[in-house]
Amino acid sequence: MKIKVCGMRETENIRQLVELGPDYIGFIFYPTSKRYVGEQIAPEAVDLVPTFIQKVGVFVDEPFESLLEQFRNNKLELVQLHGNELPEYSARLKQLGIPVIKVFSVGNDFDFTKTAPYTGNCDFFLFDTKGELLGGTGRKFNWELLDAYTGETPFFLSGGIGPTDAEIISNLQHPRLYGVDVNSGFETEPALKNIEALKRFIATIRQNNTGTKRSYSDYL
Ligand SMILES: O=C(O)c1ccccc1NCC(=O)[C@H](O)[C@H](O)COP(=O)(O)O
Repeated sequence: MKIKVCGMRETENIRQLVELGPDYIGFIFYPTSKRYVGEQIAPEAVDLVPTFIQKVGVFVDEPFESLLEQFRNNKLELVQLHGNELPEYSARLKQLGIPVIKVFSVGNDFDFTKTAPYTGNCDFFLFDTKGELLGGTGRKFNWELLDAYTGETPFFLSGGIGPTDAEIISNLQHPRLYGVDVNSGFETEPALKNIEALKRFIATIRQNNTGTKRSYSDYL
């Protein structure tokens, strides 16, 4: 089970998170977000992230050329499309060799066949809770709905995941469940994560997923 921690910004907090060895760190490039990292992640923070942790840029309906510029300037490795981007947008990124996570906002009436046009045009889906605005809601959707997802593309589970959810997530059974994405459930304030809570969460997930146990020191 891969772990993505999203909405990071502060250099010292990033340094502490890196020591926990998550698989992905997400940075929000959406100016109206409380977690907006700015056009440029602090260069000293970028340098702290080792190559085994992939940097994900989260964008919402960003003009294509602007996204490319920010992708390159920030040495990002993946792009997360969190808006109403069409499959063609995602396909253009793929053609440039940029891995893509496409987000779907899941409400009780979500039709999982909506994901089909994106198959082959992105690498991962991310199923998040549907809210009034685009972006994190801090709330879970009904995870039983995932039974209706029979596609091939692996997905991240997201939306309102918090410190007490590690056990239940470890026990989820879905052939395409690839990882979890956490954000506001671990924050002490927007863009600042509670490292101790994340440490316990990551340890529990990894203990329950034999073979993926890992710490930063393993790579030094
Ligand atoms: O978190 C934001 O502020 C945000 C704003 C606009 C687009 C995306 C945003 N977050 C992206 C994420 O991947 C979140 O982790 C995801 O939505 C879940 O958030 P939460 O419910 O707070 O765990």
